[in-house]
Amino acid sequence: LDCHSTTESKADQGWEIRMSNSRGVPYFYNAQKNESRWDRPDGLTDEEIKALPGADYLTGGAASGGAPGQVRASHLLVKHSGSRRPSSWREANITRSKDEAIRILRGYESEISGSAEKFAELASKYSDDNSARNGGDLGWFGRGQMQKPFEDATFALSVGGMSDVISTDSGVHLILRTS
Ligand SMILES: Cn1nc(-c2ccccc2)cc1C(=O)N[C@H](Cc1nc2ccccc2[nH]1)C(=O)O
Repeated sequence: LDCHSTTESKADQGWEIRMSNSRGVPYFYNAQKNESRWDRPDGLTDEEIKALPGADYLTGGAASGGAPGQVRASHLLVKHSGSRRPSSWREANITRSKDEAIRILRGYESEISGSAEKFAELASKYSDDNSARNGGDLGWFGRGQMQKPFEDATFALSVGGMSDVISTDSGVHLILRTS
């Protein structure tokens, strides 16, 4: 009986899933081909993807960080003249009005239209928060850590959901719950 394996299993093709720190979203990496990509490699089924090393990043399972009762979220913050600290890495002295900030954020909201990658890209370019460098990712947090309107909006989201425009003392935000 010829016991050589006939077809190389897809996982042996060297694909794995890694977390992009700059964008705060998972991506596909292949060390053998030295290739990385945001979208799934051709021919990989859902089952095969779930079996890849690092698949936990896709489900945001407990193993990737959060204690029970915690959530993980990214946000895009647009500050305005009424912000508690009207300054950011983007702009030393922020003078736009709150209405202008909301108009700007609504523009990003329609550009994002449900894409986590687009959210991370716009947050890294335009968020008035230092978390911009992580694609807006704030990491894991529980209740009692963030300003109440932000906390309530995040905990009301299901994973993958994006908030309406949320206002806090810091400015106006779009929130994406990622885990
Ligand atoms: C809560 N937090 N985390 C970071 C952060 C996280 C990861 C990497 C770098 C910075 C920045 C902040 C923060 O409070 N920044 C404030 C703005 C702000 N206000 C927030 C209210 C709720 C959630 C995030 C918020 N960020 C500022 O710069 O004036």
